[in-house]
Amino acid sequence: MENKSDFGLIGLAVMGQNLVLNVESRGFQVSVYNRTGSVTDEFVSAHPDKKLVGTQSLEEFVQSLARPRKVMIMVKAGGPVDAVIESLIPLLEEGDIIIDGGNSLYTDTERRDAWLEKEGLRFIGAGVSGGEEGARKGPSIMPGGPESTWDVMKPIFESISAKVDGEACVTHIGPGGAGHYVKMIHNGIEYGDMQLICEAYSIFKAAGFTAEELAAVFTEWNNGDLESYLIQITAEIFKQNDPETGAPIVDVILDTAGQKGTGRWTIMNAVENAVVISTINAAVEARILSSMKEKRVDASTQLEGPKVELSVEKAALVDKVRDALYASKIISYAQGLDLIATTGEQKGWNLDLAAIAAIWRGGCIIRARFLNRITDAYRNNAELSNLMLDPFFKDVLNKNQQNWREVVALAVSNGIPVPAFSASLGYYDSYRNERLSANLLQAQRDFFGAHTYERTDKPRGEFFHTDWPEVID
Ligand SMILES: NC(=O)C1=CN([C@@H]2O[C@H](COP(=O)(O)OP(=O)(O)OC[C@H]3O[C@@H](n4cnc5c(N)ncnc54)[C@H](OP(=O)(O)O)[C@@H]3O)[C@@H](O)[C@H]2O)C=CC1
Ligand SMILES: O=C(CO)[C@H](O)[C@H](O)COP(=O)(O)O
Repeated sequence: MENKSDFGLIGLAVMGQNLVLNVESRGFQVSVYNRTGSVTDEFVSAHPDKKLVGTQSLEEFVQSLARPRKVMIMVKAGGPVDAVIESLIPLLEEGDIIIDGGNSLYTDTERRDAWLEKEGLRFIGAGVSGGEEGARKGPSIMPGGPESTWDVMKPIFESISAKVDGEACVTHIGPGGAGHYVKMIHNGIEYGDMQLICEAYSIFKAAGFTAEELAAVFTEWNNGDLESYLIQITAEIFKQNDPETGAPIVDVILDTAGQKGTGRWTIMNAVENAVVISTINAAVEARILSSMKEKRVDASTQLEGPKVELSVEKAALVDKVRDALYASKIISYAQGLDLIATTGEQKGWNLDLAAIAAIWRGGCIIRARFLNRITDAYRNNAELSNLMLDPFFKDVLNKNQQNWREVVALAVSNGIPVPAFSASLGYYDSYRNERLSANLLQAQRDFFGAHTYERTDKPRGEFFHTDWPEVID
């Protein structure tokens, strides 16, 4: 080999292959390695005109790289990442950099960060979003790790990332696991967006919309406030017919959703931090319920619901559902960003919410027009306590809330499950209520456990107890 490569990547599945082609297209020579060697051979020979160096052993791979070596791991999250790192450690030299670009759990990234530091190696845990197309043309990248290591990686990451208004969709998120943490919440928000779209679809389905009509609705929405990658691909999905049956493909796809774990990790983290992310929670649970196909089929013959009667005119329904979707989406982002802010503060990560929203504007699965507004909201007020209270979003919520209620009421009265729409509205109504029913809850706690309560007519922080009567069973 004449020249050493600028960059190396391990793991040539869909993300790895496309990232390699992206990096190479920016003028870098890239060495590649995959556990199954035939994949490497096929990949390199499929691109004879590219500056790629295929290697069949990790020794050969490491030796092919210029120092400090920059090795990106793009393998299945979990054990495989540890296995690859384990094998790399004896081969790398002080100051070399390992980048884990997979969907690793951020606490694993924190552990690996400490482990590699002891080994004299540098480590970046980077969330990468955009799927196959994003990886190839420009993903959104969320790197975490030491600032000094980021400085070394910055030119490559900036050149391969998506660009919006001339700004690269990558920023140094923070130390240690901060990058993978933000990617995890990005995925939680992705779950929320997808579920909300599916709920809009289920209402339209019940109202008798054809796939063609659905394609038209989503295409129209993609020209307005809801413009986003997920709305765009949804419109395309409705246009696609199944070659076998000729039916719309969406009608022949089984209604059981898969999930790889990032959504579940998000809600576990929210519970640990006492942050409400009810929209994302509903989205994760909706996937779980969808996967219980046999139980649902059985229950469908036993549990009754109302007769479906959606008497709303189609055009009016489209407007109402659009407003409900937009309002619910704002709530979902408000919750996700609240979780990021809370954890960031607790971890001392010094996270910049405006910068995070800005790098989600392009390349990633949740890219959307309204992320410009979110970026502005935090640029205008970095201390914003909740996205709902930003002047722009407050206006949208105030304007949309009536239609949002009508859509939830319509769905509930027709037995159409809308757990994410309802959870979002429940959050909105709880958050905006000056007085909730928790006074009664406190009385109950004090009744059975002498847990005490605060009083409306006394300063906060003073606790009282009532001698409740004994209850005779
Ligand atoms: N697919 C997507 O849209 C996105 C995926 N991601 C994340 O990026 C990472 C890569 O994703 P994707 O490209 O889909 O690939 P997969 O998650 O399907 O992983 C497959 C790759 O991992 C390798 N691998 C699995 N186990 C081991 C092991 N024990 N040792 C070494 N290599 C191993 C495989 O090698 P072999 O060929 O030998 O089996 C193959 O190269 C994952 O963490 C994923 O969650 C992030 C964003 C989007
Ligand atoms: O990270 C991603 C996009 O940002 C991946 O597409 C992820 O695999 C999607 O999650 P799931 O498989 O759980 O739906």
